[in-house]
Amino acid sequence: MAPAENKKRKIAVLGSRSVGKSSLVIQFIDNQFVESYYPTIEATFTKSLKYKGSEYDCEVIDTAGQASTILYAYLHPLLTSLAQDEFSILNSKHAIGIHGYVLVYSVTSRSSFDMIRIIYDKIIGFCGVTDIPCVVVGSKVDLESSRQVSPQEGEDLARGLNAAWVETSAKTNLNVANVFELCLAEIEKRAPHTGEPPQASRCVIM
Ligand SMILES: Nc1nc2c(ncn2[C@@H]2O[C@H](COP(=O)(O)OP(=O)(O)OP(=O)(O)O)[C@@H](O)[C@H]2O)c(=O)[nH]1
Repeated sequence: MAPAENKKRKIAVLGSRSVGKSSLVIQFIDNQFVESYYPTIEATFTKSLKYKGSEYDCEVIDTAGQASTILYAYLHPLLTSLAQDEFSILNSKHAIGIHGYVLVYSVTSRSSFDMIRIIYDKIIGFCGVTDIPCVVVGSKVDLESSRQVSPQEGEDLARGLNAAWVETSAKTNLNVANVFELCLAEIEKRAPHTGEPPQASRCVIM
């Protein structure tokens, strides 16, 4: 008998510019931290992860955090034209069918924290859903002396969004793999108990 195929889950990482999205993803995929900063255009990576006894192939989409990264339904050309004035647009052929979202702010940046709710509301609104599998991540926790957002604020925000929450450091590799395990947990707890794959959004990252 042929071995069972791993389950495939697609995860998008979003957040403001320079909050450490790429660093988080690179630490997760390659176990390394790069100090220099190169703004991301967009990149997709795959890594297998074991969760509750099953192997998952996770496709992780690292997005660009220009003025703000947003998602919206690709079937809404009107929204596309509105959004073009306001946000940088990045098209992706990879980005259809996202199962879960990692929303990253830096604990050293109040404005990046405020952006989380805005991004979340855009996903909800544009995808026409009321709830999404989501992990809110407070990054750069090694920079404690520059902290602008308390753990309590992060936790409260995530609770309000029905999301998981964790603080990380890509630099010291604190809680990095945990982010993706939590995201799988959020995806799987919403999945139908019929053995069917969880529903993926019909959104495109723009
Ligand atoms: N001290 C510290 N610095 C970090 C950490 N994560 C990222 N950085 C630094 O923050 C800067 C931005 O990191 P990136 O990972 O490129 O940020 P990004 O969110 O992908 O940025 P965009 O591509 O513009 O959206 C880089 O100089 C990183 O080295 C962290 O955990 N701790």
